[in-house]
Amino acid sequence: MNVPRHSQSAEVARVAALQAEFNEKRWVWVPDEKEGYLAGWVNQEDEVTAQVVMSAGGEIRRVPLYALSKMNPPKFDRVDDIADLTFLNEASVVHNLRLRYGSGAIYTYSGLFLVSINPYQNLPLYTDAIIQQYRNKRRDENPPHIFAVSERAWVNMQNEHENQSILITGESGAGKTESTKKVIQYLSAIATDAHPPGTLHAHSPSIPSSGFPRGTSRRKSVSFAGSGDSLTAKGRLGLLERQIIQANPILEAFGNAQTQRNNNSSRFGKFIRISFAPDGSISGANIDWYLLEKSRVVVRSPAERNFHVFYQLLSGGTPLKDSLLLDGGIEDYEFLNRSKREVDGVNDRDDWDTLIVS
Ligand SMILES: Nc1ncnc2c1ncn2[C@@H]1O[C@H](COP(=O)(O)OP(=O)(O)OP(=O)(O)O)[C@@H](O)[C@H]1O
Repeated sequence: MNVPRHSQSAEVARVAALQAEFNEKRWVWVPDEKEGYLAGWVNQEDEVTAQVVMSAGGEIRRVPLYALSKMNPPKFDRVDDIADLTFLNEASVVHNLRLRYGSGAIYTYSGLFLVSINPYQNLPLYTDAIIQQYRNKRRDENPPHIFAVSERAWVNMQNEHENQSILITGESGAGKTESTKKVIQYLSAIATDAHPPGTLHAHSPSIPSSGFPRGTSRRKSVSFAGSGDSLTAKGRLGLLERQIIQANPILEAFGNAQTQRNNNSSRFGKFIRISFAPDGSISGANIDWYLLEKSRVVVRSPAERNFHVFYQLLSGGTPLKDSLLLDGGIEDYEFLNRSKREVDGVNDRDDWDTLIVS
């Protein structure tokens, strides 16, 4: 985006002023129970402690030297890659991530890695236009994004003729499942793009989500294979691309559940493998799943639910419900009625419809 000239000079002046103020003092990060870290400057110090004047409010604190972290100059604020920081300490990393998150930048690089902070709201970051923005671009040509990581994997696969892996990790509710969907969304869109112009037109699918998961302690898998071309002439995603995307509501229905940390928590691990043909189109896909939390079927915390599919079936599953002789509601079944039954923002009936379509 082109920044108007006067804004650029105002920004330069602002940074210069901050820099001048920064140069005057010895700035540090001070650990704080409530805020994590607070900014301050060292007024005096002896061999083991420092007297620090807190930036907000001017309060004076005496802090052990070992607890202080050096602060980076203001020109490093909101830096795209944490690895670029001069002082690479936890406080500076947290400060940078916090500043970026506050301005809607949920993605930040950390060397080869991408750090993603869950925004808990739908941001306009995954549109067709954004996909095109990352297509055929180097990492440093755009702001950090999961699409840049996906693009890199795609390019490496084509250039090096080697399989590529993207490892997505984090605590429950961090956004792993959503990130996985974004990777598939990107690869599906650009793989479709790989067809000759005119045979199809790419649009980015948004990946549906519904019920919940699957799993057993043994590894299980589902595969798709065949030609992805059959629907592309109609300007839609190829069959395989759609199959991969539509597998999600099924996996989530049988394998995900509402927990205290995440309304749609995956209760199993999964390994998704997508195969590409030499022309760049998707030629097959395979999803392995493992370590399903089977005990959830019979016991769970009262504040959590069983796997989504049970509630979906009972809310919207007629006539299957009838043929299974299930004539009651959630309240009539012991495996369901001893814990939470409904989740805010989740419509089990709609999710059942999505599951059946998938
Ligand atoms: N990029 C994002 N944009 C908008 N909302 C998001 C994003 N990432 C995560 N969320 C929100 O956070 C919720 C939890 O994310 P997700 O299910 O991906 O976590 P997870 O790491 O897979 O958790 P678990 O390990 O429990 O399965 C999502 O249901 C969604 O509401």
